[in-house]
Amino acid sequence: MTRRISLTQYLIEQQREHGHIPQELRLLIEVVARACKRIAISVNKGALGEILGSAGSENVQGEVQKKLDIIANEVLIEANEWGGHLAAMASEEMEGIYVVPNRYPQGEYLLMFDPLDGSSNIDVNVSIGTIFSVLKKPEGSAGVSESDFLQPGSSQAAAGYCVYGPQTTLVLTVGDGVVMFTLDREQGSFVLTEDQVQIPEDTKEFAINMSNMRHWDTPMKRYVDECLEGSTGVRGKDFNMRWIASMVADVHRILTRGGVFMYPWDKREPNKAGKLRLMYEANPMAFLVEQAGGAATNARQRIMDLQPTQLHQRVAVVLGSKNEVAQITRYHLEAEQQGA
Ligand SMILES: O=P(O)(O)OC[C@H]1O[C@](O)(COP(=O)(O)O)[C@@H](O)[C@@H]1O
Ligand SMILES: [Mg+2]
Ligand SMILES: [Mg+2]
Repeated sequence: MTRRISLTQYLIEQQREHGHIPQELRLLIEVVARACKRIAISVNKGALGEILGSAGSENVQGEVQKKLDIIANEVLIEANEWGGHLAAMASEEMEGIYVVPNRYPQGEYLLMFDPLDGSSNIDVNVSIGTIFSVLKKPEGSAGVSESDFLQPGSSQAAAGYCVYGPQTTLVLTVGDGVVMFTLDREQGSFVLTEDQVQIPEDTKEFAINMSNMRHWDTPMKRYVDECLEGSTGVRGKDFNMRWIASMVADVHRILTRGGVFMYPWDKREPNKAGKLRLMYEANPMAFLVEQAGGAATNARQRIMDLQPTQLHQRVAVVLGSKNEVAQITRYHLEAEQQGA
């Protein structure tokens, strides 16, 4: 039975008893959690809060911004800029990095976020979320620049997400397993509800946007075809499929009951590695999934080993139950060896 302690209590205990959460990092996580609570309040207001619909602008990647994309981005910046734990922030919704103004105390950490993941689900009242990743500013670098952010996912000090669904749940790793906190609205605090998140190694559930099937590469199509063949095919078992179109909600399901999530490279834009963003979607989710005993690759290599070259870099993503991820990755590597 998980002890019902608050996020603050949990972090203080971790800091005192295990010493692996520095004070600065603990406070930074608490600020992010407070921002998520504010975003949850806006999300819940729906049409009453005038937060639905498009903002009439585009972000740096040419995607139409929803009002809530902008609200969530502002909430995260405002909450974090005066906290004293950060040197700079980067977001899916901002072209360049946001350096903490020097009228505020400066810290050693770098925060990256997808303020609102699953934007297409906002107006239809389906789960959405906030994803975040924390890096330490490289030692000895004076000031802060975009290149300080270009560290592989294996350097993350912490990562997590908050899913705004039937419940608001904050999921966190600081590199020592994965924990989940549910927002208690009466108390206004995140309460620990799961402290040993584990993804089963095998699964019968896959998640992919099937409408893109004709654009996939051969190994991807092979894997999904074999799942669809069910118990009479080579896999010898029937598979179920889910696709929420909010990565945060799909990953939450996988952390809860297993499964495999795929957003592969496809032929429509061959020069684009994938749809999802490495720094504030793939890396934090890969960290969480690995910490829960799962695996995450770009169909060839471990995601957290990739050396980023750009802040808004895209990547193909295959993550979840270890054995399925290994199989999909193997299909891609074999095809490559055979020159397909
Ligand atoms: O509509 P599609 O192509 O299936 O895309 C769904 C994917 O796009 C995303 O919504 C991208 O996130 P944003 O809403 O932050 O742009 C992922 O969460 C999700 O997995
Ligand atoms: Mg997203
Ligand atoms: Mg987003």
